[in-house]
Amino acid sequence: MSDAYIALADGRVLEARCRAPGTTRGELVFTTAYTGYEESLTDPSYEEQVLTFSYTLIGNYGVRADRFESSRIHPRAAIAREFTDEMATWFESEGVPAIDHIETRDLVTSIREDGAMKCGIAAGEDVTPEDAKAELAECKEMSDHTEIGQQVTTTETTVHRGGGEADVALIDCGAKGSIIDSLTERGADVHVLSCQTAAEEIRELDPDVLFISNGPGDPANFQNTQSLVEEFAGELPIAGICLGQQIVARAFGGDTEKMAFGHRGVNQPVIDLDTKQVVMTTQNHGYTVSDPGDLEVTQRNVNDDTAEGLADDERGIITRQYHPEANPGPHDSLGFFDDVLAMVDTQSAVTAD
Ligand SMILES: NC(=O)CC[C@H](N)C(=O)O
Repeated sequence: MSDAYIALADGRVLEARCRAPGTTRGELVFTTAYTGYEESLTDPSYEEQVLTFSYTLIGNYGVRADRFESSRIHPRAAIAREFTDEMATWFESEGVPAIDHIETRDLVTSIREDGAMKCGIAAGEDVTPEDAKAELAECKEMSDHTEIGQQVTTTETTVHRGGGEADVALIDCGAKGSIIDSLTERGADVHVLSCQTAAEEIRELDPDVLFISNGPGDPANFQNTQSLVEEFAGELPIAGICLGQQIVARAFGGDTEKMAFGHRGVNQPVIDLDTKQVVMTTQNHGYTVSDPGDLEVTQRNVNDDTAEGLADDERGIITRQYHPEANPGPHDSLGFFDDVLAMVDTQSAVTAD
């Protein structure tokens, strides 16, 4: 008898080994990243998902809190061919089920062929395949998690001081900590606000930039944040990362759609259509901008041509689908944050004229 099971939407129930007990459910996705497991597991964008690592051994360089992107693990559960004991202890301390000793190559192939799928997990003493199936039966479609933003956003406004060279209003839809760090390291003060913030609150703050963060789930479920972009378009420079790009595109009359299995990894090649330079990027998304609306597509994914960067120079809009904050890396695209803060200088120059 096994002490862990995963029930898949394709009807199969697979056996595994329990590394941290519990029963749970979520959208089964995979990442090909061979490093950065701490960053991935603490990335709020994985809320309501079950994360499979295609790399075989996870935990080989330990667990260190200074590499975390937020205060907790966000995927509902994690799967690897082998988790180290230190990883098992971490999962258990956070009450997040984890399973290993499973053929992850098979799981990843299924996701590639059938797309990200619902799953149910049961791990621990005395669990049965039926427990995993019962979890699967309760699993919702990602787009039905309509309150997902509220699950991960900040409950109070916090300020991170970087030297006062610019005030960035960061709308926290599930922001990675290294987005804040990337801005404060460049001299900006970052005001982290709830994704439910009212436009008046932003007016009172009088920021130099409106920045929409990454985050989990379907961008269509972030109506309040989208309305902030609509409200401040043309008035303030606006930047966005990942979910932020998707929300900004929707606010400018564009649209988003769900991808089959998404992009999750640390070696996604992106070409800048103007300079023709290709950079390697970290990615974690299951939706993509299918229509950029009034914005220009400035960068594309080399593998599948999806929109990786959007802009409108006139109105001061710049977004990325990938993660320029580069945690765990590569560092090729950190210049994005300089470009965002340069919009502040340009705008002050225009105002001074
Ligand atoms: N990392 C993100 O911001 C992810 C955006 C969105 N939830 C998606 O899956 O596409």
